[in-house]
This record gives sequence, C-alpha cells and structure tokens, in this order.
Amino acid sequence: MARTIIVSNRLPTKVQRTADGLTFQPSEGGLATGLGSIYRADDNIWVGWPGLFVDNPAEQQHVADQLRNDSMAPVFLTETEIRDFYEGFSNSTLWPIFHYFNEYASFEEAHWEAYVAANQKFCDAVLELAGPDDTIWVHDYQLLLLPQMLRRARPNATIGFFLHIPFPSYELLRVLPWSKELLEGMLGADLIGFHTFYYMRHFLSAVSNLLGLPNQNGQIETPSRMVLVDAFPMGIDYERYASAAASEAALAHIETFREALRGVRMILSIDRLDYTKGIAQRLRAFEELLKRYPEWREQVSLLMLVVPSRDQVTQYQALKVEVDELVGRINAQYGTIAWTPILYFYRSLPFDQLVALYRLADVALVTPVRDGMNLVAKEFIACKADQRGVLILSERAGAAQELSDALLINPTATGKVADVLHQALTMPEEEQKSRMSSLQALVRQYDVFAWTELFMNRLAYSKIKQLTLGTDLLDDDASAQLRRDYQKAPHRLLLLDYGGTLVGFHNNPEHAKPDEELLHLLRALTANPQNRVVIISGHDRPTLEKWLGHLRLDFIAEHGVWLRRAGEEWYLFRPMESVWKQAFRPLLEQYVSRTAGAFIEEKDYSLVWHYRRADAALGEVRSRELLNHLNFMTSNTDLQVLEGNKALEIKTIGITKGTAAQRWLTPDSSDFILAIGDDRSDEDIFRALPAHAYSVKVGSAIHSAARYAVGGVSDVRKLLTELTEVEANRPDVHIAQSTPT
Ligand SMILES: O=P(O)(O)OC[C@H]1O[C@H](O[C@H]2O[C@H](CO)[C@@H](O)[C@H](O)[C@H]2O)[C@H](O)[C@@H](O)[C@@H]1O
Ligand SMILES: O=c1ccn([C@@H]2O[C@H](COP(=O)(O)OP(=O)(O)O)[C@@H](O)[C@H]2O)c(=O)[nH]1
Repeated sequence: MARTIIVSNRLPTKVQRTADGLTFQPSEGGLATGLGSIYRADDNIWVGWPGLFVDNPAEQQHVADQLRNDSMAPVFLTETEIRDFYEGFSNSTLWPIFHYFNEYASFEEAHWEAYVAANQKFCDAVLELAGPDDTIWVHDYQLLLLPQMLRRARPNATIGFFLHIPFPSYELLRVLPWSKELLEGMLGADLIGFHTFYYMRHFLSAVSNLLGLPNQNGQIETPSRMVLVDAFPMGIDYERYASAAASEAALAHIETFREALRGVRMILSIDRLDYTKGIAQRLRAFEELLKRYPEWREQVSLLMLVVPSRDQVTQYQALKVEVDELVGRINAQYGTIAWTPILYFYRSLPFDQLVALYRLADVALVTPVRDGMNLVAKEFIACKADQRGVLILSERAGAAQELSDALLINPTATGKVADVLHQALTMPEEEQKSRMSSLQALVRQYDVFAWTELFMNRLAYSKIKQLTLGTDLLDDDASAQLRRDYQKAPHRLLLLDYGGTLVGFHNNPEHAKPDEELLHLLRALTANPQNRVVIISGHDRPTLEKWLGHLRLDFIAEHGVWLRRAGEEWYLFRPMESVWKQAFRPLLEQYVSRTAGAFIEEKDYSLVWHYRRADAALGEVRSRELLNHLNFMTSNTDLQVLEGNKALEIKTIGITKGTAAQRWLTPDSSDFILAIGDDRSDEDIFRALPAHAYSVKVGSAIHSAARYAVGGVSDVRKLLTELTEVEANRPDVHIAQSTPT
C-alpha cells in the first residue's frame, strides 16, 4: 500500500539522557506537536532526528527499536552535524534571515557544507525506506535541499514540501550567498506550501528574480516540470485540545492553579525561548500596563512559560540573560509580599497542565515579532470551553491572517500593547464570547486534518497536471533512441537556435560569442556530409557571419528575414520594407527611458525592445504596456509584434523562424530531423516540423509544442557531442544531401 513518508529535522519524540538512562518525551515546537496527530494513520512513517547525540551502536539500536513501534525512523546526527548543520546553518543562518534578523546571521562556508551533507544524509535515509509509490512529504527550512536530492534519485516520485517559517522578501533572501541553490533545492518538489499568501508571494518573486523562472497562477515553469505553489495555513488537532481541556485531569489542575492565584487574574504567555517570539517586548508591555493602569497592580499576573530551545546558539543564550534580568527587575520593582507580577517558568509542561493553563487564562498574550504561524494562539482558542477569554495576537504571526477576531497588535508598540491589555481585561463577557465563538468555528473547521487533506489533494493534482502537459524530459532512454535514429539516417537535418540553446543567455546579445568548445562541436557536426546544420537565430547577418561564417553551416538570421546556404550568398525571405522603423523608434525609446536596463536593437528589417537587463517584475509590467501599444499601432499594417525571451520584436508579418525553416523541410530532405530551441520564437519551428521529427525545448517546456525538454545549454552540448561520437563509431558513408528550395 502507498504510504506517506514525513521527513523533518525534528521527530515528534525527543530522546533525553537522564541518570536512569535514555527517556522518550514528546517534542515541543509547532511542527512536531502539529503533525503529531496525523502521521500515525495508514502505515505512514516519520523520518527525523530524535534531538540527542547518540553514537553508541547499541543505544542507536535501542532508540531505533523504540521509535519503530511508534512509526518513526531516526536519523542520528553526529556532534559536528548538530553544531554545524542544526545550530549552525539551520539556526544561525537560515532562521535569522528568514525571520528578518539578518544582523544575527552568520555565513560560514563550513556550515553550508555541513547543511548539504546533512540533507544528503536525510535523503539516503528516506530512499532506504520509500517505495516507488510512496508520497514523500518534506518539512521545513532545515531540509530545503532535500526535495531536489530526492528528485535526482527518483525522477518520478511524488514529493511535497512545506515551510513552517516565514519566507522572507527577495531583498532579504539575496543576502544569502547560497540563495539560488536553496531555491533550486525546494523546486525538486511537486508542490511547495507556505502558511500564508505573503510568504508564497515572496517565494515566487525570489524564484523569478534569482532563477529567472516565470510563474502564473502559482505555477512555476521549471525546465523539466511544473511546480505548484500555494498557501496552506496549518491547523491544530482541535478536538484533542478541546477534549483535554474539558477532562477531569485538566479540571483538577485548574482548581489547583486557581487556588494558587488567589483571585488574581492571569495573562498567559507560552513559547520557546526565541528572539523571534517578542518575549522581551511582551515583558516591557506588561510593565507599561502596570505603569499606565496602576489599578491592575496586585490584580493581574503574567504567567510566562518559556520552553528552553537551541541553547547552544549565542543569541539564544543572550536572550535568556535578558529575559531573566527583565523578569527580575519588574518583579523586584512592582512585586509585593502577597503578589508576584510575573510567574516565570523556564521548562516545558505536560500536556494536561498546558491545556489547563489555556483554559484558565483570562488573556493569551502572543507577541512574536515574526512567526511562521504560531500554534499556541490556536491551541488557546480550542481550550476555551466556556468561550470566555481574549486573544491578543501580533499582526506579524502567520496566524493573524486568519484570526481576525483576535485583538491584533504591533508587538513593538509597547504603549499600545499595554492599552490593548487593559481593553482585554475589561472586555465585556458578551464581546469575549462573540469573538471567541467565531475564532473557534474557524480553528475547528480548518484543523490539522483538513490542512493535510488539502495539501495532499493539491499534491495529487500537481502530478496529474504534470502528466497532461505532454512534453517529456529527454531522459537517457529517449536520447538513446534519438541517437539510434540519427545513426540509421542517411540524411540528417539539424535546426539549431543559437542564444539560450548553443550559448548561454547574455545580458548583452553582442556578448553571446561562440567559445572554442562550441566551434569545435559545430565543426565536428558539419564535417560529416550526411549532416545539414542550420543555425536559426534572431541575431543579424553581420554578427552571425562574423562568429560562425567560416563554418560549413546554413543560416536563418533575424528570425527568418535573411537566409543563407553553406558557401552561398545571403538572400531575403521575400522583399520587404524597413521605412516603418522611423515611426516606431520614438515609442521604443520612450519605453527605454521609463525602464532602467531596457535597450533597443536595430536590425535590417526589425526593431527589438529588450528588457533582459531590467528588474524582472518592472520589465514584465512595461512589456505588457508596450505590447498593447504596439498591437494597436501595427493593426491594419503588414507588421507583427513577436514576444521573445525578455524581448518584443516588430517585423514584417508572416516571417518567423518557422516559415523560414520550412524552406529546409522538403519531403525528401531528411530522414532524421532534430530542432532545438529555448525561445518562444522557436515554437514556430517546432510547429512546422513533421511528426517524426525530434523537437527539443531548452528550459521550461510548459505550453511548448516540443516533444522533449532539456535543462540548459550544457545538456544541448552534451546531446550534440554524443551525436558526434555516434558518428565516430560509424564507417564513413557519403550520401549526397538535398538542398533547401
Ligand atoms: O526543532 P527545534 O529547533 O527545537 O524548534 C522547534 C520548531 O520551531 C519552528 O516551528 C515552526 O512551526 C510551527 C508549525 O508550523 C509554526 O507555528 C511556527 O511559527 C514555526 O516557528 C520550526 O519551524 C520547526 O522546524 C522546529 O521544529
Ligand atoms: O511546555 C510546552 C509548551 C509548549 N508546547 C508546544 O509547543 C508548540 C509551539 O508551537 P508554535 O507554533 O506556537 O511555535 P514554535 O515553537 O513551533 O515556533 C505548541 O504546540 C505548544 O503546545 C509544548 O509542547 N510544551
């Protein structure tokens, strides 16, 4: 039966070393607590780290056996991996950058290397367990490279990825020297999920700006596949919290806590000790409440449960000192014999005590400065059996996008938070109930099971969508077949686009000069008289002549305007005008001055407005505008506007790379045809080909008419090199070539 393999750095069970040996406890942190309710169903397995350094093989075996009973498979991290991968790259580089604390981030090459190696270790562990039909669901920032690693090993696997923390704006992400690798790692998944639409938008813009991959309606076009991106706000196991809060055990705890509080009202604060959680800001806001509203002294306490976290990382150690000092100072200043303003606990609590605190609290004060979601806010809501109590929530927590009936605050506005605390403590019961009941309806309906179902349905949909797109990757089998067909064929026609296909895409088209490797390759291909090789390019005649004119190649230049057979003269596709250029140039110039980085290229019979050097988003916006303008100006003329790769080209109607290529496609011309191109203009060639031809799209093949797709220029060169090697193995045969009409 097909299973789901969940993979995350932290397992829902943590192993601890005590005087009595190893113990097994539930992990804290929202990822582990949140997913804890779903993974046991249907034979699923959870692969992850049990939170402790265990190197003794007998102990490792014991841990693995214990965890196996609970459907978990441990990945044991060495001490160096814990330091460099977990505390290092994950929590001293990615965590601060993704939470907008870039001043806390370190950039250590050794940590990056450890991160790559640890992701590979998780990959190996998953591959050992996962069957071909299993769905692999990877979680969080510690494993951003894992989807791509799994994809390389299992090209057809179903892989989902969910990020539990914010995805930062592109400006923050680009600070990371490894940002491209991380994005590419994530794109190995079929579906990438975020808690909010904002995180998703930031991700899409980073992918567009850093990798140059376009997206539409949350679908990213990668060279080989379409990847879906969507927002899935994570829920909790609502019924588990609601019923636990109503249980006998919880009621008994509530009684004890109430007695201890002796009529003092309680503001509750629960989180891991983390600088993202705004703990110091919260303490200052509580102090401000006591200052501004002295009537609350001796009437209300802040119960602050702080769970130890990542205590080997410098900033976490410094935060502990800061929080200890603040609590000490406020308690010393305001406390009385009968009343302690802040009840401070630095530990974790068992589940039934936790839910008792949620149920008892008058106010939950949740003030992170950044938080992916924040499940504490949702757990508080689920525990409110009598619907009394008020949630104060930072607008910078992912949860704020959904929980609009909470009192939303800016966590750094200390005075305002104090005022809102006063508002919460004096809120009429009727208003409390009305707000809480709509919050409960939302959190109950969109619980962790609904969240999982939505994610899984969307993941299945992404697979179906990929299968219906119709272009296959030119994998080993397909390219072996291509080579066999090539070898058999007495006449071969190779139609090769130039920029983006044979050489990389350059910011300046004039810099796309062929290198020695390419010249050698073209020389080898044209050396065999069975081959006719046509370079089909948007470049002008003089440029192609200068770069490649000395080789035995045919040419189609200016997107089909000029043609030349090897050793012969250039000729025009058909007679045409160029006076119209004067009328269009001022408009293009206007768009150049409005779009930093845009430029104009003038050819004999066409004008091109390029935006490859402009900011990606601005370039798209301006090109849409210009396109509308140009469509209007060219209507009822014999001109057309072609959309190229980051370019708009105006030229005579009916002349494209495809119409020009047709001149080479006579019925007896070739037994083997191969066309390769990366640009929208190459689609005209693909569409012009007979069914038996090989058409290969370089880069994203979504909406392409090509039969096959390859990733980039290096794949094209590899393919062509392999063809020259086929040649070398074959006895020399000389067969006359047909020439284009
Ligand atoms: O594993 P740790 O280093 O001990 O850290 C605990 C977890 O912290 C983070 O939790 C996040 O996930 C929650 C659920 O989606 C979300 O509500 C919260 O906003 C996040 O901070 C981290 O993302 C997990 O990987 C850690 O396990
Ligand atoms: O003593 C405690 C205190 C908190 N938690 C849990 O830790 C999680 C914190 O998740 P959240 O999403 O709020 O933040 P994270 O720590 O994941 O950043 C919640 O499920 C809490 O119930 C816990 O298990 N034991």
